[in-house]
Amino acid sequence: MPLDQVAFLLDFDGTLVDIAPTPESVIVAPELKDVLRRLRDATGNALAIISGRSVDQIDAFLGDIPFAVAGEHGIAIRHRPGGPIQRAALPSVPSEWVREAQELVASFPGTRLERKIGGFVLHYRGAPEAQAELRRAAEAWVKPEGDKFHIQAAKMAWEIRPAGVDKGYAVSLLMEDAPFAGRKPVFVGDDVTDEDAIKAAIRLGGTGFRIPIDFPTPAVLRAWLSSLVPVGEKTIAAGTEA
Ligand SMILES: O=P(O)(O)OC[C@H]1O[C@H](O[C@H]2O[C@H](CO)[C@@H](O)[C@H](O)[C@H]2O)[C@H](O)[C@@H](O)[C@@H]1O
Repeated sequence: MPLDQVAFLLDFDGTLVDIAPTPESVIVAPELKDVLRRLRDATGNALAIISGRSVDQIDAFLGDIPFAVAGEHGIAIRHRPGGPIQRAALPSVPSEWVREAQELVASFPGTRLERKIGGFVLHYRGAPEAQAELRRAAEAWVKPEGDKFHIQAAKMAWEIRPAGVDKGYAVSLLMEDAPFAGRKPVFVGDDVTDEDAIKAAIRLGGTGFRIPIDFPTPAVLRAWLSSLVPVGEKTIAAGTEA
């Protein structure tokens, strides 16, 4: 794979890092930052993270390594290091839903609420028996609003977020500009939310991989990425386009 012709757009949870009991307990494998740094250098900066997490959370885990970051499933995008975070003009979920969600998780020990700017996640990894009840609550909020909000199926979680933007949108938008434009996008993800990004990457002439179909685990993916950029390999000057 000629690295001067591709752009890497990578999901975070379950793809670059293993799934952990809670969002905060994720461990960034010691070699991951080094591999991503080498990949960014070797591709002339064409490396982005496309996550359901906020841009700030990705920054906290990976610092300034990715050139671009799309957070909240594409709702928030920072196109370049130090650039502004552009937010899609979408409504936030009503505050009474958040209050009700707080009461709901309080009544199911082991569940938890993760707040995002536009919405929130109901996590049930610590209480799998709550899955159906949390789904019912999410539907009771979202369905009467028509197509304004979306229930995103996630790993042991339901995310309630504004509709209208997805990871496919993020891939398409990033691929319009340098250093991504003109390259073949390679997207790797592991979850339902990543399917839109895979479709977009293929539509744009690139490819999409999914864990565990194409790579059994994040560790195998990390090893593959590392093999593409052996230590000491000549790199392309930052900003160079294909
Ligand atoms: O798009 P991603 O980068 O894959 O992010 C998707 C969601 O990941 C996080 O939740 C998931 O991972 C947690 C840590 O491994 C796990 O505890 C949880 O059960 C998973 O659903 C994150 O908390 C969400 O905000 C992201 O949307």
